[in-house]
Amino acid sequence: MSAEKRVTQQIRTVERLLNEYERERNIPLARFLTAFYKRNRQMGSNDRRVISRLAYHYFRIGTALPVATVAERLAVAEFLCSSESQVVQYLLPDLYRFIQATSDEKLALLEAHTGFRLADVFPLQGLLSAGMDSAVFIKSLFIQPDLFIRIRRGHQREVTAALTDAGVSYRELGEYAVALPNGTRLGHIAGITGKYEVQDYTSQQTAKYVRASAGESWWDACAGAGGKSLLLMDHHPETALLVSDVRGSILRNLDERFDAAGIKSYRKKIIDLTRDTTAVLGNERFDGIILDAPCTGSGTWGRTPEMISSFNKHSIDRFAALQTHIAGNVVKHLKPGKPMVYITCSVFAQENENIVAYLQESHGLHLEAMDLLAGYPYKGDSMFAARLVRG
Ligand SMILES: C[S@@+](CC[C@H](N)C(=O)[O-])C[C@H]1O[C@@H](n2cnc3c(N)ncnc32)[C@H](O)[C@@H]1O
Repeated sequence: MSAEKRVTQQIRTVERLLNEYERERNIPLARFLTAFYKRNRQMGSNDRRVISRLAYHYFRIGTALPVATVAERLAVAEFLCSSESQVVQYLLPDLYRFIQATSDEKLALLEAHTGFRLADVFPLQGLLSAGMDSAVFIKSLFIQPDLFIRIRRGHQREVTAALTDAGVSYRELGEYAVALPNGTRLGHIAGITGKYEVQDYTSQQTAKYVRASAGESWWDACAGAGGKSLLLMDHHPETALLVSDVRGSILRNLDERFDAAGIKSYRKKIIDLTRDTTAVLGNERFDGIILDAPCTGSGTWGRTPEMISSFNKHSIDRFAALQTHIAGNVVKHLKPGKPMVYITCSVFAQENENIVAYLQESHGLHLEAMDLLAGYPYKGDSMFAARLVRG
């Protein structure tokens, strides 16, 4: 088959895939693709790899080029997000020779020669948190983030040596943080199970807002699968920890991860933080609370670019209302003079600074530190973290 014919066929497949995905838009693209390939077993692994890349790139340009065909959008997206592409070679032949140019050069060419405009990719830029440059944020969406691990204390040498032996290319970002190419199959590397956690680099940086002292009692109120609790226990193993979440199933994942990390002593409860928490906790008060709140997840859209175009302002309002409700309920379980660490993986001020302002104004908390932890310098996710102390 000629290369041109193969490109035409790939575009047809993406068109069909997008039509089917339109009907199942509530599931993540990654899950949809797994099911799509199960239904299309004739596709070989090379076809699957190309089709997945095209589908992800299609979504990376968000709401730009709204009236363009799938083929036109794919050509622009491939030009922006790839350093080699047959789609660009056949559909944008005049621009193809610039495919290895810098991202800014490619953007300038597209804006001069096509209807593509950077500002159209994501229209709600005015709502970003302070410190998040909107152009830089949008450009970060064109790049597939890396995979990050946090090596558990005392295992740095063993784990990096095993990565080297396995021929994995990695970057060390600090004493414990390592970046790996996305898709690295860590489960296949012998001898490292239980010695590392998969955790984004910015998520690892939230440790500096926690600062617990030996013997203190802490509550991880939205513990999920335990990412922040594992971080806390690695730095402060003497902490008396309560973990809770509204979902019992996710806490079972937490149990497994705690077990693998050798953490045996902790309390666990299912708590819906939108209800009266005293029904479960009575008047118990903690020396510290981590509130890693449910949020839009907009800081992780580099991994889930399908969210960019399906997103609307209503979603921010809904999460901000939930976060206000939850934060107000949680704070009464904090001892005076003690910290609450508020975390989101959102880039929107309404979910970040506005919730901090609510805790200050309505609950008298004193703000010690507040930062937007931008992930794009490291090819990672962005997060927000604040440390507030109860008066
Ligand atoms: C950002 S995730 C937590 C991630 C986790 N801390 C970690 O580091 O792996 C937010 C969590 O809030 C939980 N959640 C959502 N609504 C809740 C509610 N009403 N009450 C308690 N937890 C809730 C979700 O189940 C989810 O696990």
